[in-house]
Amino acid sequence: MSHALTDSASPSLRFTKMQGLGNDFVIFDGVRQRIELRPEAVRAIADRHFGVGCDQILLVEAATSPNADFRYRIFNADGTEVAQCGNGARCFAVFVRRAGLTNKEVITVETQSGHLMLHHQSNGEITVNMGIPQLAPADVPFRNNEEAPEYLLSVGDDTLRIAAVGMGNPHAVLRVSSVTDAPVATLGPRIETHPDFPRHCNVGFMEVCDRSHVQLRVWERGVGETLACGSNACAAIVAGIRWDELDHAVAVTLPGGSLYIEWAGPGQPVMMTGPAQVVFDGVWPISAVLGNSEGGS
Ligand SMILES: N[C@H](CCC[C@H](N)C(=O)O)C(=O)O
Repeated sequence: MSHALTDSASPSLRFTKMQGLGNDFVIFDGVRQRIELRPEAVRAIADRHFGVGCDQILLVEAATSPNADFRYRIFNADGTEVAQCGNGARCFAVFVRRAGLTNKEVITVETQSGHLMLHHQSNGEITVNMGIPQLAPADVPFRNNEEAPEYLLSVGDDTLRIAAVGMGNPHAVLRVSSVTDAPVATLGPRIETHPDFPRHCNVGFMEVCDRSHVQLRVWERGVGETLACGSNACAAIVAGIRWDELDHAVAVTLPGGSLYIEWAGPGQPVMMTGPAQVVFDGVWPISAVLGNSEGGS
């Protein structure tokens, strides 16, 4: 019988809790432990009352392609597997070196959306090459016939001006006059599940302070509002540059702290730099996930 969370050798699994600007993760070493994560296990571990608590679970695995060092899988708290996580990529880079899985300064990692390159900086921060943003609606994916820097989205009685940008995962970005007053909890879920985003989306509310500084709050797909979202920060800067409201290097202030994002324009990768911290190491008893009725092998 295949379990929700399995390891052939042990009734428990080691993990590390990490965070990038308060976007928090449970990271499992799937290189030394054989782990299969099913949605119910993800939800149980991510639960902030009955589990460890996190926004996403990250699973580190051996690479499947010759030109990568590792594979990296990402699961939202609701159990869905997704293709990109910017803050998680920085935590991943710290995790694999701390776990002794590599000592490389530059790490190439496979994700469902392609390869990321992670660079350890001398100040302890990590720079991630987040890849080339997807701007064609079909690649986001977003339902629209033409590509444009801005689209009109009908939400109830409102018509919103948004950008739709893919970073390996889908993002909507709206301008707001003040992030403090932004309708994150009300508009966020309605845009996240809007039919024009067939795979749903992450929703950024961006206040442009000047051409090199924005403030941003994010309603994340599959999670809700988080203290930071690295891939949405990248999408927001791409949107702001395409609106000709931002320069090519921008500081993004999120509730959990700041990222530095650079983008030289269409066809170029987005570069994101920021911190990643270890919170604690732990052990998860597999039976806790399966419940007594299913527990044990
Ligand atoms: N909620 C996102 C995945 C995590 C992204 C975020 N934590 C980041 O730092 O990029 C999605 O469903 O596409």
